[in-house]
Amino acid sequence: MLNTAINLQTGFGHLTDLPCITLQFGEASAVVSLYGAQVLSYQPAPGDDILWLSPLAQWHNQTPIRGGVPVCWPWFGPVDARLNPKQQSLPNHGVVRTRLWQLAEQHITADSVSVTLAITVPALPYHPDETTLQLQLTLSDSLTISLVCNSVIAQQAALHSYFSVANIDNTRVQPLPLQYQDKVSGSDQHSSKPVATFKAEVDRIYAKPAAKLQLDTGAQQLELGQSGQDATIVWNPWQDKSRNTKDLADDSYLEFICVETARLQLQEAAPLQLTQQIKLTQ
Ligand SMILES: O=P(O)(O)OC[C@H]1O[C@H](O)[C@H](O)[C@@H](O)[C@@H]1O
Repeated sequence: MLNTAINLQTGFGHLTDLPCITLQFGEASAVVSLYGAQVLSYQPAPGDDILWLSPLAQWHNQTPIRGGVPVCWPWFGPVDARLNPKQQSLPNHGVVRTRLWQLAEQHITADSVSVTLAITVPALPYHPDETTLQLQLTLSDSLTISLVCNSVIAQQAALHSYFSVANIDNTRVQPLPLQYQDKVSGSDQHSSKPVATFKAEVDRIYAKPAAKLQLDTGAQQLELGQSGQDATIVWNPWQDKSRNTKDLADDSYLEFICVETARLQLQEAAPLQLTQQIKLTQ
């Protein structure tokens, strides 16, 4: 018999009062915080975590948790003017990273353990009606994270995963499109190889990325499946930004990269189904 379980748990790591849910499927485990519906841990087997959580992460006073898989919604990065008709001062990456979500469903089957977290947002700056958003988490021989919103509204979203890396010098993500929007220089760039490596600050938006990416962490090989996306963002803050970011330690940039599955288009009001699947292959 496989050991399977879903449990409520108070606290994860140094965030000792954070309400969380733990999932167990055989050797594999995952932890998701109700604050932000943020996955904080994924261990295919007991040992090293696939996901990275900052040692300085906090969650009180409307602070988004630095690490795991933040949910960015309904905008990515600074709010787009189309979503902010009253030109308010609004937080980076939307409004659900700093709210409490509810456990809506849980299932244990022979093949997987899954939970659905949900949140109803009473109104958005550009949309007066309430909107419900769900995060579906399925643990099996991989971890699948899906963000679902059935409302036909303009919405951006990202699953902003922070992956632990063993050696940043040997870390690579591929295959990526050759063209990308470089947020560091503020220009469009062209690479000769379909690979991202990390020797300085990296903050890139790749449009129309492949449905499967390989992440080599210097010690492990991960396969990242994505669907519903029109962009992948690859981010590492490097040394200066690590030093200057309150909830990163000086050397945090050596320990993680973000590979984010996103939908950024705002041309068309449409429902959302955005998925990232994380699988350890070696
Ligand atoms: O500090 P945060 O609001 O969590 O954003 C962290 C990072 O998220 C994304 O990767 C963006 O592309 C970066 O420009 C941003 O710095």
